[in-house]
Amino acid sequence: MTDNRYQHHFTVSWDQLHRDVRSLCHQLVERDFKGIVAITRGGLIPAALIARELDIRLIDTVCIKSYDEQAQGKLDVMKGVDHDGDGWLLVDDLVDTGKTARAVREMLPKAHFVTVYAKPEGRPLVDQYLTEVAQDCWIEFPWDLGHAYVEPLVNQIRSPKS
Ligand SMILES: O=P(O)(O)OC[C@H]1O[C@H](OP(=O)(O)OP(=O)(O)O)[C@H](O)[C@@H]1O
Ligand code: HPA
Ligand SMILES: [Mg+2]
Repeated sequence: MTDNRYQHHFTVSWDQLHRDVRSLCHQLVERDFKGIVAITRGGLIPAALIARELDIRLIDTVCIKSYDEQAQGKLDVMKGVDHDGDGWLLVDDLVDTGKTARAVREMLPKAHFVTVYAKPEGRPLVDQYLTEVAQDCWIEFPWDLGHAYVEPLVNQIRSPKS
């Protein structure tokens, strides 16, 4: 399902994501964290990469969902944690409207909250992020994409298949 709030697409490859997470880690490497809390599911992959770079073995999750493809729905919190986040690194792939971030911040007010990508509306809710993306841009993550054959241009123009 598409949403007309999003006029543009920003496609992130696995390589790009890995490079971006490593760049974010350069900003975190001097700090000590008790562990990581990943916001599922999008936060799981950056969390795993960050854990490797910062040598963190203790990883917990907050399980929360708000989107069905591009359609934002009611926030559904399936699992929280039993602490206030003091000394913990909280990780998500991105912050968009900030609805998810606001709910998780309330659960873990003392955590250090980072995302790889941030849009302007949600940006004030995180402590650190790597790359800002326009509010009307939908970020396509590599785990949602696949490779597909593309017909040569000349065939598309001269004998298009309906
Ligand atoms: O700032 P917001 O407008 O709240 O949007 C950001 C959240 O939306 C996405 O999660 P989603 O709910 O799609 O679940 P997923 O991580 O399982 O894909 C993304 O991973 C963030 O957690
Ligand atoms: O731009 C986005 N991309 C992927 N998932 C998302 N969830 C909220 N915004 C986005
Ligand atoms: Mg998410």
